[in-house]
Amino acid sequence: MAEIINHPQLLTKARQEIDRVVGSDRLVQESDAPNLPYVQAIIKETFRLHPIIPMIARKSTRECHVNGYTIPAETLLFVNMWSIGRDPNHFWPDRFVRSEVDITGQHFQLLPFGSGRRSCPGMPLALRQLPTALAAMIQCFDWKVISGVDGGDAGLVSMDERPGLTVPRAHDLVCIPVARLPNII
Ligand code: HEM
Repeated sequence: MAEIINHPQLLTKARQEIDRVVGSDRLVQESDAPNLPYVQAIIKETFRLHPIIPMIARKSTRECHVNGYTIPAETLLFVNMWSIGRDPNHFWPDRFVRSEVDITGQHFQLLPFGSGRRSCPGMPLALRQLPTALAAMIQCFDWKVISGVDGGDAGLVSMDERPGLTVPRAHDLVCIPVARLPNII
């Protein structure tokens, strides 16, 4: 939400998609998700730049060799997903619109739910819920920024992060939802 509030042209593009697929007489629902590729691309781009869990941890059970490095047995390893997702570091969901990159753990450049047998068991639930929740917020409301409340510049919300297990925002996202579809809310 914060990224698309700061990039109104992306919000407009997602809203045009939702208005085209869903219309303005009913609320977006789970079954609409496969028909909302741009909303899905926003979610992927958010996972890339703002992974909820920034580091994936593993322990080597035996010595192994990767790219000329020797990793001894019993070594705690951290895969820094936050850092991998920072190049390039500008928010541009279109990069995922026709991309084959998937987020279920097969493509190692984007692992928001980890990978392998210890990957996130909540992934199917999250991937069902997220597109509908995000699309409903875009479909039903305009989002008005209150300048200066969260440390952001005029008209923008701050994107500062603070350290933590889940990369929390440094400032709460504070904005005013303005209803835009009186027929359904
Ligand atoms: C957007 C939502 C979510 C994201 C991005 C996320 C991400 C992750 C990541 C990166 C891991 C570590 C995976 C690994 O080490 O390979 C993980 C583990 C886990 N997640 Fe999630 N998660 C999400 C939602 C959920 C939900 C909704 C649930 C439960 C209903 C859940 C339950 C768990 C559990 C139990 C583990 C530990 C699995 C294990 O160690 O075997 N997660 N999650």
